[in-house]
Amino acid sequence: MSSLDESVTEGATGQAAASYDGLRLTALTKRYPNGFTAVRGIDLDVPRGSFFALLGPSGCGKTTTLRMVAGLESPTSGSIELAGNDITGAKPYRRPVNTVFQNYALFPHLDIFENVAFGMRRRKVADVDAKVGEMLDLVELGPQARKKPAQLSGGQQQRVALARALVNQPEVLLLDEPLGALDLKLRRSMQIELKRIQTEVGLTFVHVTHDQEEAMTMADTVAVMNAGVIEQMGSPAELYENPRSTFVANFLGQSNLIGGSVVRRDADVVTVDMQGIHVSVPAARVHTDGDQGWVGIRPEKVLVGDAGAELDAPGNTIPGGVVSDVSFVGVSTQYLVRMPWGQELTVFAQNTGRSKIFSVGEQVELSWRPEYAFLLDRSQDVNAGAEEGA
Ligand SMILES: Nc1ncnc2c1ncn2[C@@H]1O[C@H](COP(=O)(O)OP(=O)(O)OP(=O)(O)O)[C@@H](O)[C@H]1O
Repeated sequence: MSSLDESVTEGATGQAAASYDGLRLTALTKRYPNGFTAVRGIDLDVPRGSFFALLGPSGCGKTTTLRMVAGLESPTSGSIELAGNDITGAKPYRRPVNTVFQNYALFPHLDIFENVAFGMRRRKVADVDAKVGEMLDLVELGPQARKKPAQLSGGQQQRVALARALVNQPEVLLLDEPLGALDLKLRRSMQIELKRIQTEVGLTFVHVTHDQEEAMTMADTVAVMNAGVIEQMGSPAELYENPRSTFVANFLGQSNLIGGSVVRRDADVVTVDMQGIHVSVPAARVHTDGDQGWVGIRPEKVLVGDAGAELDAPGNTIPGGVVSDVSFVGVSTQYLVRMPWGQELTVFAQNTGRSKIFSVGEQVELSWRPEYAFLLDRSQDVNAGAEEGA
């Protein structure tokens, strides 16, 4: 805790009053000397003890944000507060923050045990051996303690880096694409492992990634970042089910976005004329005040049936489709269906073995429950985030 106290003196104001016990970024901005603004006034509250993911495409400003929190980059304006202390101007080593990078940077000549002990030995901390032993048990590397880094797999080396960071008991652990160098299978198992470790130690983890599946698997809260701003923040389910922008709708999973105009607004439902068909959207999922919008529906929420089948009344029924592509991908069949207005919609049908599989050229109708639809601002780019998220 002493490092935290020092950081208060270091920080300009140290406003401990009305404090927030997590990590708080206020109007945080970074403009690089070449004039490029990488982070544009972001406000972010990361609850203490949460597993928080900062998710966005390459170049959106995630690493810059993380480096400002770590003290490796100084903000152009705005503030960083941690557990009630202003650390905006604190030196990196005075912040109760540790970072795990993609390249774990272990000391090759030291064994695993000494790699984890290194910082504590230098600071002459008491009980180093017990603390290191405890950490190696946590990351399940106790039996490997006397091996050199080169004798371990990539995933094991990453766990050593994690143990080395956690042994300092930081207030916040920053993870910058820590699994980026691992192959897919190892990544998946490390994601589950990291989540277990975070639950066990109960520290705040801030994980930076461009991989939406990784963010959604691990984090309890995800902030989606795009071009230096936070587009939306929430639980993975909230972001997925109720995206507020075309970028989030396309970057997290896939969405069908269909142009329409609002014809009626009731207290809890909005009616939209979508290419001549009236569809309902719950008011809580309407994210535009304008008359024009994009009706959004996720591909797995759309049912496909024979023309005239009245699939799921009183759903939103969209007749007149023609199957233009069929891909069998094991768990589901993925259709492209060309609609009368020329647009192709994507439909994912679970392979339950109980529903008909359609062929290219067949006439179909589509249907979805109104509660699954959302409505976005028509002025937004309908393809925003689609390339990066794919
Ligand atoms: N020192 C610098 N000077 C000028 N521009 C920079 C500097 N560092 C980064 N940038 C630019 O700022 C933007 C954000 O970079 P940042 O590394 O924060 O993005 P990121 O979201 O972490 O991306 P990635 O996942 O590729 O690391 C990029 O366009 C990058 O080119």
